[in-house]
Amino acid sequence: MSAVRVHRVVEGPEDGPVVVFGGSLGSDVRMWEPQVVPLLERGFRVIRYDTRGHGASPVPPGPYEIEDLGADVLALLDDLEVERAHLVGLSLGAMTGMWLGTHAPDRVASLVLCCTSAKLGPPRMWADRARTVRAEGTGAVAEAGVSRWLTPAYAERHPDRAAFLRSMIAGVPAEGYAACCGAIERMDQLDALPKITAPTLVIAGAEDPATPPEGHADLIAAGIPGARLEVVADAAHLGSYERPEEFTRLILDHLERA
Ligand SMILES: O=C(O)CC1=CCC(=O)O1
Repeated sequence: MSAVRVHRVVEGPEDGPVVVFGGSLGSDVRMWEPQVVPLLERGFRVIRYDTRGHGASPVPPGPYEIEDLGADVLALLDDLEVERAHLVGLSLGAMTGMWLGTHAPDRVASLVLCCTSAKLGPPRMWADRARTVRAEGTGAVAEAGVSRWLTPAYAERHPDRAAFLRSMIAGVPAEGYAACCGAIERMDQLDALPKITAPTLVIAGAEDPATPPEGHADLIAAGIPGARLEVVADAAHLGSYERPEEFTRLILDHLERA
């Protein structure tokens, strides 16, 4: 499939080092709002994009593969005349980042891989979820999605933010969400990790029920030469949103060293 022109929000100085943010399944560019101002204050050019099938990006008919999502980011970089960028991804956005790290190393200045996995099963779970979404819409998976994104304590303390994230998931087009489930179902990047040469930081949420540190972040960090692993306490799957200070500090520290 050819690349699509993804929706993007570009902020910051034209001559600043470029950081591209790619989000989770079920999210849109708003999930990165906690990170934007701190990065702009440090002089970065911040580019956020909606994954195909999400937010304001086009929704081509499925199936999608991770390589399609990677090709969309390469087209985004070409379009904006960016030769090399730091890539910060969470979950599906980081799966796309790993693919770019192995297939387009010249375009990747560094990688930050948050709350993600190089192989995320079981396949049947993804097929079942895609079927549910195609039959009933994304509203049918929004509550369960937020229960993976936030720790119960945070959701209880911030019902307004939990409701905002529920509406974010429910706003994703059903075909886009379902086709991305298929891409995750078929993805296996474990054997390719040693090919990544970009300086890489892996961040996991200690309470992440979707991609727990054990068996996911630890395998990525072990597979990528020189990668560093940080586990953030009291963070579930959408760790950058639930623990913005900790995630942003780690991200900035990595970007400024890379
Ligand atoms: O919704 C989930 O199960 C968590 C998740 C897996 C890949 C992704 O982007 O989000």
